Amino acid sequence: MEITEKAPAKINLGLDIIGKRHDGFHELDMIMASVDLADRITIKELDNDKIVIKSNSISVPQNSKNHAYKAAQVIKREFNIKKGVEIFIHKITPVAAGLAGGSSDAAATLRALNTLWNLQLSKEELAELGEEVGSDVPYCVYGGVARVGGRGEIVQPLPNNLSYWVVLVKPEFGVSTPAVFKKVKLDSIKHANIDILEEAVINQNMDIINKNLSNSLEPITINMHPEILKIKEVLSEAGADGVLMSGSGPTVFAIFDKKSRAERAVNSIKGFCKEVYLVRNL
Ligand SMILES: C[C@](O)(CO)[C@H](O)COP(=O)(O)OP(=O)(O)OC[C@H]1O[C@@H](n2ccc(N)nc2=O)[C@H](O)[C@@H]1O
Ligand SMILES: Nc1ncnc2c1ncn2[C@@H]1O[C@H](COP(=O)(O)OP(=O)(O)OP(=O)(O)O)[C@@H](O)[C@H]1O
Repeated sequence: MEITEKAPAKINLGLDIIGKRHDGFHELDMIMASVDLADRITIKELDNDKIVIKSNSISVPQNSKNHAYKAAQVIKREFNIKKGVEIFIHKITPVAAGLAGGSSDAAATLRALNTLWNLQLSKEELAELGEEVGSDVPYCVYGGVARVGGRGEIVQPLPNNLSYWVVLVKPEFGVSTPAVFKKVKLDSIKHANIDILEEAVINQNMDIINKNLSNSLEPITINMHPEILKIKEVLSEAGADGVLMSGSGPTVFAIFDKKSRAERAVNSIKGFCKEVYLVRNL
């Protein structure tokens, strides 16, 4: 049997840092949303007990460091499964981009193995297993729009009735998430208003969402890579309804109500950046 699962990328419509935890992670408060840019994970059972990672991309580790490998390892351990799997990752989402590509691959692997081995685990149970793999994995198990707290393990799905276009601009460099979090200074954080964003999601008010897009990690990553600010400026001038850096960066996303306006912005930004995607929210 062969199972294929989509692994969509996410953007952070809001990311606030509440404080530092005793485990070294940061306590966050976020609004996350899936977009229609997705890797495809295909899983085949093997006769032996091995986990084998294959990919069309040389940018992802094809060994035990892969988030999908770790997800399979957690499930095999927890349910004492002696069978092996080959996991093929058809990579579309850019790597180390702030779009949770690896975490979404892990979540898709959890969903696929739940089906393959007929484990009948709920989303809550899969999300709990995903915590061990990475902070973004529990949200990626759910996808859609959600308010996410803790280090990423508290996921509250929100109504998903919004409809908008997203231009994603990925600069040529990647960003290390730990390196960005290391530079957080708790006394000088620019806080995001997550309550307002949640209310606007519930009321389907895109104007309020666009006006309140905010990410406490953005000034830190911009300080490391000022090119991000330039990309934001070009997208704003091109008529975006809202512009923000996603996660720890460096990808910048711009929101548009109409496809034609988004297409015009894609043309404007192409001179600055080669890697540009026009997608919908999911
Ligand atoms: C920036 C976000 O993408 C927002 O959605 C996530 O918080 C990052 O999630 P992720 O890449 O899955 O993060 P992990 O692989 O769990 O952690 C990478 C590193 O980021 C830092 N980290 C991550 C999450 C968190 N709540 N606090 C942290 O301080 C830690 O230094 C950790 O060692
Ligand atoms: N399946 C995978 N896809 C992409 N990267 C992976 C994968 N597994 C492990 N990695 C490693 O994880 C690191 C981060 O990659 P990823 O694309 O998940 O970053 P990201 O989009 O910034 O994640 P986040 O938004 O969750 O911080 C990379 O350096 C890569 O080597």
